[in-house]
Amino acid sequence: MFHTVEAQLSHQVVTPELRAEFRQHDFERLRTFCLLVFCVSIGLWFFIDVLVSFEGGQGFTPKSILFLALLGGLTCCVPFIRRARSFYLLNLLYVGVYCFSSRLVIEGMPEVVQPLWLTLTASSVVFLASVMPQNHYSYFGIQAVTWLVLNPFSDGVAGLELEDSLIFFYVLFFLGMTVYTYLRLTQGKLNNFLMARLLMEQAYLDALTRIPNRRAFISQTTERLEKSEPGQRRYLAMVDIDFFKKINDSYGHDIGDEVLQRVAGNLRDGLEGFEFARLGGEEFGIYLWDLSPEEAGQLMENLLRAVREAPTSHPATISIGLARLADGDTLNQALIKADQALYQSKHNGRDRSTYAP
Ligand SMILES: Nc1nc2c(ncn2[C@@H]2O[C@H](COP(=O)(O)OP(=O)(O)OP(=O)(O)O)[C@@H](O)[C@H]2O)c(=O)[nH]1
Repeated sequence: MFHTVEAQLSHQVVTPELRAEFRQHDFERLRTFCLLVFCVSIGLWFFIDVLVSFEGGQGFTPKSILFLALLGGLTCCVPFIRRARSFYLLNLLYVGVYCFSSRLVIEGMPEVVQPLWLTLTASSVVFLASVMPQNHYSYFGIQAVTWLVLNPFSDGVAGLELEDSLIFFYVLFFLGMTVYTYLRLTQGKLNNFLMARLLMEQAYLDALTRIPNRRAFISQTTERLEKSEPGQRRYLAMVDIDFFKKINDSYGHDIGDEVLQRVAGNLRDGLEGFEFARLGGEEFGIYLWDLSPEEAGQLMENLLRAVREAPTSHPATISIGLARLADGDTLNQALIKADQALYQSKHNGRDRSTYAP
């Protein structure tokens, strides 16, 4: 079964919208981690800056204060950012400022250790960038900015000296490794996201009608019931297709399925913003709130008409039981009440709605 789901995933076309949803989800999930990385990196920079400044006898200069303020200011923006795209820009800006400030600190170190420190800092920055939420543009932008600003060979390569060659091959190796890790990690995270979506869909969507199923309805309405204020007007309706067995018997199960899909479509069109689901067989459930009894009744009448008057060669009608929930009513009590009202609709001739106050 796992292989079937995996095979299904590998054939899924990842549209730009789906990719954007994934990136937004990834950013929201990792926002706290990003904040932590920003704060720790400022701490590290500050520590090394203080060490180098005082060892070098320069003291803490206004430049250090400026960079500290810039880095701190950019970090403070993270909790307020809503869109992943804005974070990518901010991250790129942060990396730029961080690289410049690090370069200045490193230039205060003895010349002989500078290439090593530049390599070390650039490697740490691009490693962290490869595990943070990114799109390809921002990731390769960060790689470019980092290696340009923290280029360990900015003073030129003096012949084929051993130290330069070692650093050069290390940078090459590290660059390849971080790019590879980033691409694999992103693909892995995307696959996980798609898998979670697929499983959610299979668990909460009715396979035939593509509207929520009983499990989704129970979980959503229970949550809404728990959150509802005392005195709030709430209703539960049960909907049942009339003589559905006859439709199946006369036209076959395929047409029966079509009728189910059509009625589900009528629910989707007429009840936008409310909860509805296929509870099983030819039975549907609806949960409404913040409506007067007249408005709820009118919605049910509209639904009855939409099903009755659907332009089709296989007409059908539905019966509805609409129950008003009292404060403290459980979902089960509401379902029983609505079911009794539905029974009244069937008993009184079908194609109608009965209201149980
Ligand atoms: N085509 C199709 N039929 C289904 C599906 N699920 C349940 N049914 C059929 O739905 C029918 C339900 O019939 P009944 O419960 O007897 O009710 P009814 O014929 O609608 O009669 P009333 O409710 O009294 O108007 C049964 O024949 C089931 O086989 C489905 O997914 N597809």
